Amino acid sequence: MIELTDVSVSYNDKVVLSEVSLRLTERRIGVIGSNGSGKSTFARLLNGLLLPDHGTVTVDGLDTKSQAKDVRQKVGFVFQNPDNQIVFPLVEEDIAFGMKNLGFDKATIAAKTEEALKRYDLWDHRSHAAQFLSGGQKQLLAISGVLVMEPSYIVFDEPTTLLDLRNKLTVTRAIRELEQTAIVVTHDLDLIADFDRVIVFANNRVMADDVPEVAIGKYREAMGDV
Ligand SMILES: Nc1ncnc2c1ncn2[C@@H]1O[C@H](COP(=O)(O)OP(=O)(O)OP(=O)(O)O)[C@@H](O)[C@H]1O
Repeated sequence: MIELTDVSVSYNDKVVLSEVSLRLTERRIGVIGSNGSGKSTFARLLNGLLLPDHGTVTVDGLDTKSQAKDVRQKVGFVFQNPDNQIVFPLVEEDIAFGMKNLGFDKATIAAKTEEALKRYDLWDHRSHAAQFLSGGQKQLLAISGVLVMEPSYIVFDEPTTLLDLRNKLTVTRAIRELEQTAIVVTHDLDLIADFDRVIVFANNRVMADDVPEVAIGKYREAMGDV
């Protein structure tokens, strides 16, 4: 379980999250809210990319402040723009990178690379340049690169924003089929419509936290979409 207790974050004295306490136990959790409401900030807290100014964030009891390395292994993070995540020129090199860092042996890296690339129809592209993949394929490669490290939780920051409808559907399906707990920050209300829980951020706080139908309804109402 990921747990936030009285978490506050400010950037240069500007409060972005104020006294947020949440226990994330469901398998599919959507996070929505207006621009600048603190969603990405919240996401970055979950794997210790960002540390709270006040309060604590724990992952299966591990504190993101004092046990950052263990937390990073438990919580994978998929960035909005896969270009920020893809670091090696070739597809198969890129996917192997995280596993090498974790000290996986060669045979395991090869087996897991093959499995992940086949899962997302990227196997035929394994020796191609990652930069020439389509936007959706890049996003799937970024997801694969996180999945092979076997995190227990995966945080997605706006995973479908840059995608056309076909790729959006592919990534939506990929997230739906994950065995791991997924926490998805998004403006794409279709993506989270069948999730277990949706958290809505507004004015530095959680404005609603409910099943999708109710939480999305409150969000629409707050945005004047009634
Ligand atoms: N590194 C930073 N330094 C200063 N201010 C920041 C920084 N990162 C975010 N902010 C500010 O904090 C607020 C919350 O940003 P955040 O990215 O968490 O919002 P968001 O809900 O993800 O927004 P969006 O939907 O537009 O992506 C914004 O006002 C933003 O300008």
